[in-house]
Amino acid sequence: MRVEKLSIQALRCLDDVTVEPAPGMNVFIGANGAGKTSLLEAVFLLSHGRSFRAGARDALLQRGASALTIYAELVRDDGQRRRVGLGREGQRWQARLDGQSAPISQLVSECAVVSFDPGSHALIAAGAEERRRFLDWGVFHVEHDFLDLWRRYQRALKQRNSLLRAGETAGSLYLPWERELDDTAQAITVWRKHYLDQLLVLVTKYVAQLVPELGSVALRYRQGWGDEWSLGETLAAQRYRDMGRGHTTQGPHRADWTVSYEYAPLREHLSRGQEKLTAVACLLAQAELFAQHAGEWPIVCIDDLASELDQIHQAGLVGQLRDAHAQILISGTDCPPSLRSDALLFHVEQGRVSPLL
Ligand SMILES: Nc1ncnc2c1ncn2[C@@H]1O[C@H](COP(=O)(O)OP(=O)(O)OP(=O)(O)O)[C@@H](O)[C@H]1O
Repeated sequence: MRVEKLSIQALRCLDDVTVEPAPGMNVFIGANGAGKTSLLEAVFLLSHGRSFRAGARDALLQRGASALTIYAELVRDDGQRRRVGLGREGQRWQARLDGQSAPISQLVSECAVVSFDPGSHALIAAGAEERRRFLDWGVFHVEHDFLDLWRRYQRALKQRNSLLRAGETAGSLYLPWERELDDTAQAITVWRKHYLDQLLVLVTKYVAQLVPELGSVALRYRQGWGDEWSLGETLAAQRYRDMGRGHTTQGPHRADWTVSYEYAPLREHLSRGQEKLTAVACLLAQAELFAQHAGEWPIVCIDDLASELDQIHQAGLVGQLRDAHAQILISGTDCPPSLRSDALLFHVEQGRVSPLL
């Protein structure tokens, strides 16, 4: 999958930009604050409906502008074309697919982007939410019924939380929602575990190349409630406690997964660089697993490559992606030496982007 044309209006400092990236390697070079990250952020927004940067969605809209739009022409490896767009006017976000309004989830299913950026080590170092998002993005692209199941779970969760907040004590009011939570939680857990099993095969391959000093790797899933009872039984037993907290404290919305190594069993054993390389291994594994199912690689964005990895690991990562024939969008203040021969270079300056000939 690749972006053939990308147009952006009023996203941060990008006032009105159109870029036609090459099918392979593309490098966006510019000074700090020029708008390089914002360009990759636009591509990521199309594929996730949110930014990879922390912070308010409001900050995406250019100061003083009333609307922002991102539009891309995507080409699949089999030649199929899709026109995808995402816009915000006032407080409303709207997605478009081939000229028609579409739910954002449909946009996300059409446009697959994997991103490595300065925040990516959060996948290893930060809280469970980041890891659940990563996991669910992967499952969503592999198991097409996952979104419906997840929505059913969320709907039942919302109902149970309303009862808890209202201080309802009648068990009969909770039962239908707890049954629904139990049913959907089991299926969500099976799919997530199955996805992690498949991911592990590829993570093992990439960590052997990127951090061989850490030995073998394991991925452990924690389902979000104890193993000895079903979720339905757990929730029934927890009602009074949950009422005190005002929300449901157990279930797959509290799940987590962790990476541990033979010679670094705890996350605290990893250096910052090893956290980043572990995140790279997970992201590459996710991209390759996507390719195994979809028959093509996702678009890969790498923000600020040079400041994230040393030159040996940069060359290793770029080599892997080059072999995969993925479309790659890289940003940096300079072009890494390993890319000088075959990348299409763009210059980004004060929110303007032009090809470097
Ligand atoms: N809502 C906004 N409206 C206008 N400008 C904004 C807005 N949000 C951020 N900016 C500006 O947009 C510019 C682009 O930032 P961006 O992070 O894309 O730059 P960059 O080239 O990746 O920089 P660095 O190399 O420092 O990471 C910055 O100068 C920032 O101050």
